[in-house]
Amino acid sequence: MRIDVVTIFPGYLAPLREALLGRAIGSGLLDVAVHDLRDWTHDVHQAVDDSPYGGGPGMVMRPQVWGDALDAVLAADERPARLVVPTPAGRPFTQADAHAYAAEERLVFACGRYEGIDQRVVDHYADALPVDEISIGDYVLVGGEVAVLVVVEAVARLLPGVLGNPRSAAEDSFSDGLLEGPSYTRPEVWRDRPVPDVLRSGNHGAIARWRRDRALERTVARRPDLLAALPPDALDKKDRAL
Ligand SMILES: COc1cc(COC(=O)c2cn[nH]c2)cc(-c2cccnc2)c1
Repeated sequence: MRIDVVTIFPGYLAPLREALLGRAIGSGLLDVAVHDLRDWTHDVHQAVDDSPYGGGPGMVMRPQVWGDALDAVLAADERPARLVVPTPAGRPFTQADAHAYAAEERLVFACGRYEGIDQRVVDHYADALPVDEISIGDYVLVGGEVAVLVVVEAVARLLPGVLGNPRSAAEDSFSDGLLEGPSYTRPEVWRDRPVPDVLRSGNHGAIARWRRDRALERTVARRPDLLAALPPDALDKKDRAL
């Protein structure tokens, strides 16, 4: 998979080259190119923003600069691409989106700053390729770069060969629509707190039941919205008895 990121702060994307993702890039599983939006400005001030039509606070990113940058980046590789624009006004990014993106040949991320990017940029490219305006959460960041780090990590860990243990991606939180329950490791007792006996019983049926019950309890307590979104047959009689 090829990933391109266009940003006025390329340095913000340096963490992509660390650790797990760094190894994925090194092993050729992932190809990441970061581009400085200012490379496509032509004025001495390298202006990427301007005042908003209709007035209002802040600045808006100029369409010409984004158009020149995205035309050049898209033309650099013939693989079909999906353009992803992180924004507070986007559709919520979910684990299902991470799986869908992991199947893409190429992702191009546009990092907005200021109050955002002139809407005509998204409208223009949506005529030529899939364009997703996505949100990683209901809060406002200063720029899209941090959101790109989040999305790229969520996607890259799903790529075959990136995670040491592929099973863990399959048993992710959300993989069965529920939150993951609690996990424990040695020592058996830590600051007078023991590991739940069932986990040391060797009774795999009881352990699976206990884990499912804890996942259901946690989902009910923290994310009732996920329960409501489950398909009707997702919960069996024992689940409902909980
Ligand atoms: C592309 O347009 C953007 C992008 C961003 C950065 O992304 C996020 O903040 C985000 C992404 N998921 N959740 C939050 C921020 C603004 C923005 C800033 C100030 C006022 N209004 C809008 C605009």
